Amino acid sequence: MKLSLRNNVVGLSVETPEEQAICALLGAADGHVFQLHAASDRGMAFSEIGPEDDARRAPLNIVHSIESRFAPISNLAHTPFEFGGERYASIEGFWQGLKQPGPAERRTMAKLWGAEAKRRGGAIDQPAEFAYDGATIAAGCPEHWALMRAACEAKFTQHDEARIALLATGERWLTHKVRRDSRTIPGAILADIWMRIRARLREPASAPR
Ligand SMILES: Nc1nc(O)c(N)c(N[C@@H]2O[C@H](COP(=O)(O)O)[C@@H](O)[C@H]2O)n1
Repeated sequence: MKLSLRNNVVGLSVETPEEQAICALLGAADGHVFQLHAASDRGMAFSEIGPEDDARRAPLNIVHSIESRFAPISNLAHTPFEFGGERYASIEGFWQGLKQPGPAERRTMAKLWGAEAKRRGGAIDQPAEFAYDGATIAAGCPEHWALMRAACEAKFTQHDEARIALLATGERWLTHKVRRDSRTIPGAILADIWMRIRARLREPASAPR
């Protein structure tokens, strides 16, 4: 193995078939970040930290159009779950349904996901307050956000793909920056909900159902 150092780049070039085999194995870690351990002038070791975005904890903006492995985290994703005795096709179907006055209209919204759920809900004026489970809740207040949090907890507990996608974000800072931030649930609140759920899902006691 030949070792070189030029312009802060450590270069290694293989010389034996064994080294070539190791080099081929390392191909799987192309683009990953490694930590250098150089305790002596006789040799060194590199330990793998992980893919660059994970290692740098690059922020991840969770929106419907995100790369497919993270897409189930989005509120718009089709991630059926049950909450409060009702079935919902997506978080968006739940959230937009809260704008509706009656159970029948909420049931209709509950079946929707994706852009349609967002569009149909966007066409409804947000009432200043609404009824849910016998309580009157002011729109955009912490009680309204608590409903979002509880529904998201139900989704990530029940929907395997969504939970796996959320856990796959590792330690990355999540954001929810869209063209026009919601007046009832700011993106920062939503991102905080996801990160808190992620932390809880990592706790050993919260095994999936
Ligand atoms: N443009 C856009 N892309 C996404 O991927 C989104 N998730 C959203 N926003 C969602 O809309 C809900 C808030 O809607 P209201 O302001 O209450 O009408 C919330 O679920 C956001 O995630 N927008």
